[in-house]
Amino acid sequence: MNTSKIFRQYVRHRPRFLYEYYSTAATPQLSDINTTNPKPFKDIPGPTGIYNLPKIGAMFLFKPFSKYGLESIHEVSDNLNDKYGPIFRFGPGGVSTSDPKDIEQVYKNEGKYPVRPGLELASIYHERSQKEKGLALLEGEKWAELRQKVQKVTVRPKSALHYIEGQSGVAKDLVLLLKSTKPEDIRELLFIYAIESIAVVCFNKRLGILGGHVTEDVKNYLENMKVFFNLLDTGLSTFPLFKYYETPMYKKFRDAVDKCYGFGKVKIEESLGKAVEMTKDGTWNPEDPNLLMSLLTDDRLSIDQVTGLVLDLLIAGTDSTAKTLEVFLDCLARHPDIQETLHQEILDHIGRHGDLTAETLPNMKYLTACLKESFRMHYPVSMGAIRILPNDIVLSGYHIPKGTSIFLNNRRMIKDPKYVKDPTVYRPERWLRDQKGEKAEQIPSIGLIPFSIGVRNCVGRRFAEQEIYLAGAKIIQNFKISTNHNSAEPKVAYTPFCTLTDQPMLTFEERI
Ligand code: HEM
Repeated sequence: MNTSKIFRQYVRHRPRFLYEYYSTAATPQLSDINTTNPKPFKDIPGPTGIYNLPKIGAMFLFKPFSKYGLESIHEVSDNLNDKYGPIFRFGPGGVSTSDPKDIEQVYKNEGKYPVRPGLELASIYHERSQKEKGLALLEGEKWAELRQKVQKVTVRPKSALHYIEGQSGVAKDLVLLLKSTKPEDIRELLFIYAIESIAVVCFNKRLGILGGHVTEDVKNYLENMKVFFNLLDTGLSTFPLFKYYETPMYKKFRDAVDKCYGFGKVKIEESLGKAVEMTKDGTWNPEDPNLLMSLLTDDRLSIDQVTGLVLDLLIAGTDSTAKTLEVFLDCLARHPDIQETLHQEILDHIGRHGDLTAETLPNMKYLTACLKESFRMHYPVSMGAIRILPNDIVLSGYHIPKGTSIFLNNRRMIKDPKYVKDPTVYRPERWLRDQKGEKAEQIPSIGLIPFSIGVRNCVGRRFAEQEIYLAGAKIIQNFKISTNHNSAEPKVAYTPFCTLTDQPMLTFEERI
C-alpha cells in the first residue's frame, strides 16, 4: 500500500484542522447595464485588417510579424494604448481597458465562476496526460468546489502567519549565505530562496538547499519550471497548433511539466511518510500549521487532487515570488535614501538582530509601502487579470458581447499621471496614511491589485507577500544594497511574471 493510503487510514477519523471557513466571495452583482445606447463593439478603436482575422488576428502583433516577442506584450499593449486610447480592441475577440471604472465593472460582473482565458497549453497537457487539474485551470462548479477547500487554508490574513517562523528561518539562511559567500548569480539564489520558502508551506519542511549546496533534483526542477513558465502563454501569440497535435513546443512543455510534477511527487511522498510516523507515535498536533495534512484530512478531496493542488502551489509559488523579490531589491538598491528609511523602521520594530514575527510584521507600514511601490513601478503581470464574462457588458460606452476576452490593464493605469502623481518616481510614501488614516495620495483603489481581486484572485498572495517581506527586511537589516544598473527605469520582460531584462548586479555591503 502506498504512503498516501496508509496516511489516510491513520487520519480519516481524526479531528479536522481548525481553520475556519473564509471566503472572499461576494454575491455577484450584474451591473445595471445600459444596453439602449452603447456604441457597437466594432467601433472600439484598434488595429484593423489582418489584426481582425478570427482566432489568428492578435498573432500578427508579435514575432515574426513584428519586432515584439510575447515577453514584450507590455510594449505592444502600450503602443496600442498610445495610439488608440485607454480602451482598444486586441484582435477580433479581445479588448483591453485601463479605465478604472471599466475595471471595476468587469470585476462586478465576473459572475460566480469567473473565467480566466489564456492557459490552453497547460489545460491540454492535463487533459492529454489525464492529470487532475488544479485551481488555475479548473472552471465552473468544479473550480468553485476546490477553491472553497483551498482558500480556507490559504487566503485569510492569518494563513501565512502560521508559517512565519519557518519562513523567517529561510530568510535568515539567505542572509547567512550572502554574508559567507559572494554569490555571483543573485537571480538563481532568489529562486532557491523562493522554493525553499514555499516548501515550508507545501511540504511542511525545509528542503535544506540554502546552505550553498543545491541538489541535482532541485536544479532540474528549477530548469524545468523556467521552461514551463516561458512556454505557458505561448497560445496568446501563436496559432495554437498544439491543440490539434503534439508539436515540438508542446513536447518540450510536457517533458518540463512531467519533471516538475515528478519532483513534487517525491517530496509529497516524503512528507506523507513523516505524517504517518507522526500520527502513529502521536506527535502530530492537528493545531499545527500543515497545509498538506489539512488537505488530506478533508475526505472530499482525493489523494490525486491533493497532490495536484500542492504541486500547483509549489510551481505557482516559485517563479512569481523569486522574480518579484528581484524587482523589489532592485528598486531598493536604486534608492539608498529609501533603504535608510526602511532600515530605520526595521531597527524601530525588531532591532539590529531581531526577526519579523506575527506580531511585528503587521506594523511594518513602510516595508509594505516599499513593496506596493515596487509592484506599481513594475507590475508583476503584463496587464492585470483577464476575464471572459458570462453576460454582455458596457465598457467606456461600448457594447462588449459575452465571450470577449477582456484584458484589465492595471499595469498601464497605475503608471498614468491621471491617477498617480509623478508616476515614474519610486516613492513608497504615496501609500502611507497620516495620523487620521488619510491616504497621502488619492489613487483609485482598483488600480494596484497585483494579485487581482474578487472570487478568483491569487490564493498565494499572503505567502508571496510574507516571503518577500521576510527576505527584504532581513537583507536591509544586514546590508546596504546597491546596483550597477544606472538607467532611470530598467527594461523588463514578462515571462509571464515581470523580470528585469538585464539581470542586476546587486552588491551587498554588510552593515556594522
Ligand atoms: C508575487 C507573487 C504573485 C503574484 C504577483 C501573483 C499573481 C496572481 C494573479 C494576478 C493571479 C490571477 C488572478 C485572477 O485571475 O483574478 C493569480 C492566480 C493564482 N495564483 Fe498567484 N501570484 C503570486 C504568487 C503566488 C503564490 C506564492 C502562489 C501559491 C502558493 C500562487 C498561486 C496562485 C493560484 C493557484 C492561482 C489561481 C487561482 C484560481 O484560479 O482560483 N500565486 N496569481
